[in-house]
Amino acid sequence: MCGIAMVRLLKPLDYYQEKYGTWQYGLQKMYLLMEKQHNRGQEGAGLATVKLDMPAGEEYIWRERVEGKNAIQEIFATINKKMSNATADVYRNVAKSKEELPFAGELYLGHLRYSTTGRSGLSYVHPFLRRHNWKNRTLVLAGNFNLTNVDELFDHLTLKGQHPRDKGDTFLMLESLGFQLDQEVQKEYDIIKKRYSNDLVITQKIEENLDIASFIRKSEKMWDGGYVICGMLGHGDSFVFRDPKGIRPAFYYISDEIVVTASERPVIQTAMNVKEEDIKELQPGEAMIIKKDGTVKFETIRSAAPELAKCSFERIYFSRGSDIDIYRERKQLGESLAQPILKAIDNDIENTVFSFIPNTAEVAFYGMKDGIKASTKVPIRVEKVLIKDIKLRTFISSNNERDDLATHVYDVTYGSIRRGKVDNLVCIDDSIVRGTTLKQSILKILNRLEPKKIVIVSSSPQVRFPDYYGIDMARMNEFCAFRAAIELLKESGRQSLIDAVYHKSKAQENLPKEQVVNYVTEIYEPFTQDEISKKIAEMLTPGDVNCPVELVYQTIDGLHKACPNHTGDWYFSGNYPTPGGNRLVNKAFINYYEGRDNN
Ligand SMILES: O=P(O)(O)OC[C@H]1O[C@H](OP(=O)(O)OP(=O)(O)O)[C@H](O)[C@@H]1O
Ligand SMILES: NC(=O)CC[C@H](N)C(=O)O
Repeated sequence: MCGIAMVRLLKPLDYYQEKYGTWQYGLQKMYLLMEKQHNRGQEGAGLATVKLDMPAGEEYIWRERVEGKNAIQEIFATINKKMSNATADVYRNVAKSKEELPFAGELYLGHLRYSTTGRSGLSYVHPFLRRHNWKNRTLVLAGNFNLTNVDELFDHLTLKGQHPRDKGDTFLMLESLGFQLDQEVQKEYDIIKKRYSNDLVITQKIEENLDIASFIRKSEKMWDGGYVICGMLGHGDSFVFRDPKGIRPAFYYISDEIVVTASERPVIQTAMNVKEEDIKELQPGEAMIIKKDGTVKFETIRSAAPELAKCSFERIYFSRGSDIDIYRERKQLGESLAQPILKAIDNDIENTVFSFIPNTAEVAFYGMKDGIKASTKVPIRVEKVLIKDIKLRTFISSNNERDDLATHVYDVTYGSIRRGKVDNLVCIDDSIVRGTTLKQSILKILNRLEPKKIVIVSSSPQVRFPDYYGIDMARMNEFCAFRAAIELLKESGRQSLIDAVYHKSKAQENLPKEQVVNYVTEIYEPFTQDEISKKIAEMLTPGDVNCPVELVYQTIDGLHKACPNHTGDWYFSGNYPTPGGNRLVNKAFINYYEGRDNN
């Protein structure tokens, strides 16, 4: 679930100097677009610029990449430092600035990285760059994506005689697109050469005629996964395209002076100060192509799938809740849980305090409050019980650091409830995935307040399956819902069901991905959602917590009612949007069963 941001300035830099007082207009917008998508990835960030029409001998692509959670600041500090060395004379003169200063370009591509491949290191930070001595074969790439068939893609490229230097998915994506780009340029060259003899004219004609959609289409055929990929070519064409199921999100804004693309709508709204209706969603399977001359066109790369699978986790957690629709949806998620919550507290409103686990769950909390008020028609007690001290998303930080972080991230407001087991405490969270946050931190510190009962509400359903399309959660054993179902099966003497699922999974291990069935769903089938919730609560309650703990989860039906346009729910239902997901979950279960989950 990385964040992407792309800006194309449609006018010469002088225009922005005159109108906005600075030729750095595009760069400043990029800073905002990236900073406001900080939530989407803290492992690293990168920014690249293409300067149009630079004379031969001059650099035309600049790139800065930094690892770590302060990456955005560091990138812009470095750029500013380089700029500040310029003399006032250069700085005031747009032409000279473009000639001499880095990042004085018309095309910008930025990226916030959250690894889905588990690989870290600067070489994995986007944008990736494939240099070539022809500008039209030079490719800069960044994406919010995960492919489920990296092995297939790797084999495909190596069988063609290529030598990908890494199995990381962005490397393969770059090689895959780069290879087809070369072919496309060659095709144009062969046609144009018949009509022109001057090589400079031929190059210019290639760049004018280059069919971006065609080379994307040819490489895209090989990909199974969720993706939004942005690219810039050295001569100045750029593109962004989205997977045919619409799994990953992309939005754009076009005016007569700028084209802006980002992963989240309100980010563009704020950065550009425009209304939500001015921003459009890139359609599934569609590419937006911006030619060097500034013409913008849309082409279907692959027809949108009849059954879209736009990721519902974007709505619940990944994206910021400031989007007009997401805000409403999150509220609805909370509101719809009023009845099961009232049941969990035995309708004892008078002795219950309602609160939330910061930060993403805050909006669902407002909805929950409305729902409870509407049902009970009496005032309810609401307090800020939990505080998040470290502004970091534990859920998306890497596994190793995670446990330690989870322990120290939260704190409580003392006195927010009455001591001595008088009050129930209801706290809503957006999701419970591994359960680490609850077990290692939340439940222990809430217990310090001496509640009568703790009810933890999850505004999303039980996360039962690995994602594979946006986040790096590949091991079955990581999911507390899975551990609970396995425990229930074992306790009730149904180990044979686990064995049977293993044998069925094993039997289809080498089948083509299109034929693989997700048998892991059978692990959950014998139990109701409530039975699994009870088991999770039991397993996550630390021994020193001395009050009852209950978990209330959203249902899949409730999720679809709240987020009707984002029906992708594979992590809750096991209904993977592409065949690659079934193959990977099959493999994940085999790994679990064979004891390789902890490797
Ligand atoms: O069950 P777990 O595997 O521990 O993960 C789930 C927790 O992680 C997320 O919070 P995060 O720290 O990302 O913060 P945010 O809600 O503030 O973005 C989420 O909101 C849950 O609280
Ligand atoms: N979350 C993402 O979109 C990550 C992109 C890519 N799969 C990577 O690991 O770098």
